[in-house]
Amino acid sequence: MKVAVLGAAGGIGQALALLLKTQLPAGSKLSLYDIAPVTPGVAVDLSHIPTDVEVKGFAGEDPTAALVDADVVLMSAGVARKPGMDRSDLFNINAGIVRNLMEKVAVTCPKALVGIITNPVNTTVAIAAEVLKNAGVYDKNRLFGITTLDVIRSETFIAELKGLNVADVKVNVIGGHSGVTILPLLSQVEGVTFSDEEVAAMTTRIQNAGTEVVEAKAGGGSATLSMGQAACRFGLSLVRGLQGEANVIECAYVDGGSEHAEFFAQPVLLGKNGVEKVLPYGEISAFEANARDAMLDTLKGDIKLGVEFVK
Ligand SMILES: NC(=O)C1=CN([C@@H]2O[C@H](COP(=O)(O)OP(=O)(O)OC[C@H]3O[C@@H](n4cnc5c(N)ncnc54)[C@H](O)[C@@H]3O)[C@@H](O)[C@H]2O)C=CC1
Ligand SMILES: O=C([O-])CC(=O)C(=O)O
Repeated sequence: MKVAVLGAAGGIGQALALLLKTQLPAGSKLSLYDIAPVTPGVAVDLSHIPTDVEVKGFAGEDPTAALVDADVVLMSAGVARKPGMDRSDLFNINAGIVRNLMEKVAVTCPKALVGIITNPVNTTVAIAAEVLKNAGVYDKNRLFGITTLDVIRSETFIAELKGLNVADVKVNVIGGHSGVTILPLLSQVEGVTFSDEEVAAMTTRIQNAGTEVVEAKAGGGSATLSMGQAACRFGLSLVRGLQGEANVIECAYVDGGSEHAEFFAQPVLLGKNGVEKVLPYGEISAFEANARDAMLDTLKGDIKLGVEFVK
């Protein structure tokens, strides 16, 4: 199994690479790429950790060498938010970065499962899809926007509020990955009930959690360590699916035939070809149904921006 990380010298990339070096199955290969010249050094550094995962690092303008034979590509290349910015403010720079990298993915490893971390995810995933379509290699089951950070935040905050063991908390987060498009399905969390006030406050906290980190870092970037963990969880789930493990389920932002939008985050069953099955997100409350319907114009606008960028 070969996993490539694009943007590997960045805050997320380095955390993710460390976690993958220590958690990928024995015999795996980890391929690190970034335009930053330090990247081969990051790989040398990691290579001193005694696990059976071979690490190689590549820097420069061309990611091709890192992508050869990749089974999974995790992309965090791009710029991150500073206080006062919205994720959509990253579009101008990150759209071109994602398009250019996806053009290389389309040529070099068109069968790889690709997980996009680079913001704004609602839009960059649409860009990635258009690039793959233009190259004639688009398979909707192999492209994912990684929304796992919204899931792990929800698990953490709910466990804290309700005094639960966080390992027991499972929550679906549907929609997209910015502001009102992030919708945690609190009504489905087993073994707890929330008052209306708690639902409103918890939903807002989860939707604004990225901004919470951006403000706390005070100009030093956005979530990197928690995102490294989230991307590692998601990447390992992709690998487990590829290896034929049963019942590997994650929420992700996919082109899954949703009635709501062309791309929509919901639970998916992962398998040897990526998405094995898009799963229904189940019964939701009236509050959640309203919030879902209210997000759709924003989400569809974000997607359209990506499609039009490539066209
Ligand atoms: N999906 C999600 O839940 C989350 C997404 N993000 C997003 O992830 C992205 C990365 O964030 P950080 O790692 O904190 O940023 P960072 O600035 O620490 O790292 C980004 C890396 O990308 C590299 N890079 C830039 N252009 C490149 C190119 N053309 N090819 C290869 N590498 C390139 C830079 O050299 C840098 O090392 C941002 O867009 C951020 O908004 C951040 C947190 C959560
Ligand atoms: O908020 C940001 O800019 C980074 C991000 O996507 C998150 O932390 O969820």
